[in-house]
Amino acid sequence: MSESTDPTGSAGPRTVPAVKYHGTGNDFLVVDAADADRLVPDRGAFAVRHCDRETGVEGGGRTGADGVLFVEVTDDGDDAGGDADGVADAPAAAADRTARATMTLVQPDASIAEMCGNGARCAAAWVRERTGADVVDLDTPAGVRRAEVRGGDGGDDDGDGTHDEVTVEVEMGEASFAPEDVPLAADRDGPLVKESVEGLTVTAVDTGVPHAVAVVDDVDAVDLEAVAPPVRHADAFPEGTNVTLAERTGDGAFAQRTFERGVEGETLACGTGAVAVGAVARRLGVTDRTDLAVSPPGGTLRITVPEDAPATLTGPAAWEFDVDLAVPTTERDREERE
Ligand SMILES: N[C@H](CCC[C@H](N)C(=O)O)C(=O)O
Repeated sequence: MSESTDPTGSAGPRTVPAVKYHGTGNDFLVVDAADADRLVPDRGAFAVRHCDRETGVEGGGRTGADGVLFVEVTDDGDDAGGDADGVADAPAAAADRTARATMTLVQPDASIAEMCGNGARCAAAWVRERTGADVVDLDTPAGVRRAEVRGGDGGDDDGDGTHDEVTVEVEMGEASFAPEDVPLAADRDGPLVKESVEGLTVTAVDTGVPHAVAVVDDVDAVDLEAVAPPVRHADAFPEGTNVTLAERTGDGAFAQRTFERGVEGETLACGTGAVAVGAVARRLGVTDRTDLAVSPPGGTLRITVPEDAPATLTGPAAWEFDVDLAVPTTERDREERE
């Protein structure tokens, strides 16, 4: 990347390539973490700037984004190539390959979330486009999450400038109600189940990130932007919490709305929240099914919440556009360049 040629010494404009994706309306910028290591010294400032819903990245459906996913392929899953005997192996078929990548979500308020279900689908679609591998192990701060990408051609093979929407199933780990996992306040003994917190009756669960889930009669009758913030900041949740509403709409079907920590507002979908809906609905006896359709405002997600086994989340990941994004000049940035 060229250095600034500005004689005043201020940083010249630098850009970094990004790809905008969404999963049922939960939208993310994906940036190669290796590019970011070289070009984006302050990832928080970058997310704050480009996620803004009024002044952030433009193009596709909505201005801004629900976060930036920094993703780096650490293993493309293709062992073919320079063997010791100097004879290259035949390339492995895509379906037989498992790639590995790191994924870190930096949110619109610059915080880092340990896990993101819809983001994991978008990250896996991005990795598949680069490696051809249909199975992707994602290293997240919450642990390794395996994703399987189905459908699509893995790129813009028909040259029409768009990429096929794919379906991605993500292994989401086991939901936990344990106070130390959510986490709940240190002086708390047992799980928080069906208790009033700031006027909302919630059950607290960890699905990679914390969710306080309220099962209600009608998700649309709740003024979420008013009700959620006191719960999100309640003392019961020392690291804060996402606040999720669930309504049973049929046999094995739920409506969902989530107010997200880090976005500090409602999102069109939340994958960890969909799993939280299933885990809480089972715990409270609202359903005895382990496979559910959970519908946030942005679409429908399939989840499974089996007893004593990892949950899964299945839904679409849709490419929106490629874009080069300006790297904001921050104090830290300037110091590093001096
Ligand atoms: N939208 C994400 C969750 C982001 C989590 C984040 N908002 C937090 O816990 O701080 C999802 O699909 O799971």
